[in-house]
Amino acid sequence: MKASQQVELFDTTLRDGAQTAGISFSIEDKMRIANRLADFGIDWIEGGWPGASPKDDLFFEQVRHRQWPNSSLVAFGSTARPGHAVEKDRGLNNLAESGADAACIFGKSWDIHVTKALGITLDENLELVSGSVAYLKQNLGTVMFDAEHFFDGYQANPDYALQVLQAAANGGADVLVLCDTNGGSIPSRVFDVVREVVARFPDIIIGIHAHNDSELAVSNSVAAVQAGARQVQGTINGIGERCGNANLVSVIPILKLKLKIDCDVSGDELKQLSSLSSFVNEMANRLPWKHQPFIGQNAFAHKGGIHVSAIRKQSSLYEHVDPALVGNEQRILVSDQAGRSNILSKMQLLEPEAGLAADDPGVAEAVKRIKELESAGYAFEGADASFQLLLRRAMGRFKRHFELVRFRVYDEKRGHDDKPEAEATVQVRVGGKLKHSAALGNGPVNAMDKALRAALVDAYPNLSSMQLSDFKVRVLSTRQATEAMVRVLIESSDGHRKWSTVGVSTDVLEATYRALNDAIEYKLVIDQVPPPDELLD
Ligand SMILES: CC(=O)SCCNC(=O)CCNC(=O)[C@H](O)C(C)(C)COP(=O)(O)OP(=O)(O)OC[C@H]1O[C@@H](n2cnc3c(N)ncnc32)[C@H](O)[C@@H]1OP(=O)(O)O
Ligand SMILES: CC(=O)C(=O)O
Repeated sequence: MKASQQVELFDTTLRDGAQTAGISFSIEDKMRIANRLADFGIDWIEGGWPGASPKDDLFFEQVRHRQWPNSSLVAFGSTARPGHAVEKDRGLNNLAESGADAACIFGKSWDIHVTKALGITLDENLELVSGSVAYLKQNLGTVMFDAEHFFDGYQANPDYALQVLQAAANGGADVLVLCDTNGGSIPSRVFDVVREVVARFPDIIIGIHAHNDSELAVSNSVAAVQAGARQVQGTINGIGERCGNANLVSVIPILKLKLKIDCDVSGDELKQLSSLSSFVNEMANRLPWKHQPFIGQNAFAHKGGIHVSAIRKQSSLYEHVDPALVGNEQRILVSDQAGRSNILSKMQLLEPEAGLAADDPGVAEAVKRIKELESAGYAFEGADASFQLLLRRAMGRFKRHFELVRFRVYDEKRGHDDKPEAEATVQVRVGGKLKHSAALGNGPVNAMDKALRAALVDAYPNLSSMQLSDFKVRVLSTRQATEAMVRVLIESSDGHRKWSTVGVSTDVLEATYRALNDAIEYKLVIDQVPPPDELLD
């Protein structure tokens, strides 16, 4: 630990995180995550348990070539197997030979675990702990001791739990890590126990390793630091055995931004927090948690009109930290919870040149229209392009580029194994001229999309670059059971931009048409294609 540093960060994403149900990192994933953690400024990176699996052995082999100026590699393992002389214990020797900069071994500190799980006497366990730490200290250098189940052990038999820490200290442990292995402790208790341990071992770094079974792992870690702990163990996104570990993505900004505790992550590195979290989610093949504190997509998303009105005056009125400090950003949502402030903020973001004022009658009209449409099943949160068109309509700044005369869609399937075929015909009027087209598609939506754009492409050649890139249908429950509403969300692209539109109807094809209509109108608006004179909306 550097002299100026108050708390060191120990990441166990690659060890305890790899114990998460449903997560299996490849060696390449582990290498990439380890390098990302080192770039981020994590002090200790626990890579796995050498000797426990061929994957971890290969990882430790490959990571020998690391170039991490500010991070150290830790090999995890246990105290020696009972009955083995420590120097002959394969597990300890695997750690000593792993090429890691430090070892972190767990040992029993709850008396019942000693007698039941290990089947040895309490004194034999003390010898196992001190002997194992001392052997690694001689053969590797830095040794941390994870006192497994420390808080439960301290509750059951405080004298013995402390004797175990003393045995590790006698063996030369550099860090004594108090583990809330079952995740059942609460912050006030953690604070009190850590304070007592810190007072008893003033010359050794005390660490905390908290599990999240009571949804308190972050709080317990913070309480431990407030009581004097100087190492926090955790994982990126809180992955880990059962309900996971303390989430470093929350712990780090709490330490830095709220407690103003120095840890080896700079302000610039902290701005990478959101991207680090996404990266680990990608490697773990997990969907991001949109509401994740600090870095989630919704962590600084404001929906209520009252909130948006206030943050327009000062962001901190509804934001506990500046989102930019953790690499996140403020979002303003538009929905039936919106007021004029939401509309203004969103419009200023999307069309800064529009120069709207709060008292513009178009803004009040847009709020009214949004509330009506959202109660009819529309959702504008994920459909910025439809939202922009709605605003333009409300403010009398929209002219249609085309008018639908009719569409017809057939879907035919002949026999169980036959591939269905869809055909759409579309008639539109553009500037007084009728245009007619037909198209086949791999489904009715595809056929309608192709036919509509084919009918318009002569008048508007820029539509040829446009494609439908995503299509989602959601059935909405309505009060009239016989009349299920359908919401269609479409994402379109023209190679360098993407935009989303929404349509709602009791008929899926009509809802699709509405979303497609907005998608095409939006493309013509952003390309600044003038509409024909005689079509006004
Ligand atoms: C709290 C934690 O998260 S600890 C880390 C948990 N992580 C893992 O277990 C993941 C990796 N583990 C593994 O790959 C395997 O369990 C191995 C390779 C380590 C061991 O595998 P095996 O030899 O087949 O043993 P198995 O897993 O069945 O049982 C664990 C053994 O370790 C013993 N053990 C448990 N804790 C300790 C300890 N602190 N010190 C020494 N031995 C211990 C157990 O008593 C048991 O021994 P026994 O079979 O004689 O009763
Ligand atoms: C060591 C560890 O992972 C625990 O006690 O939870």
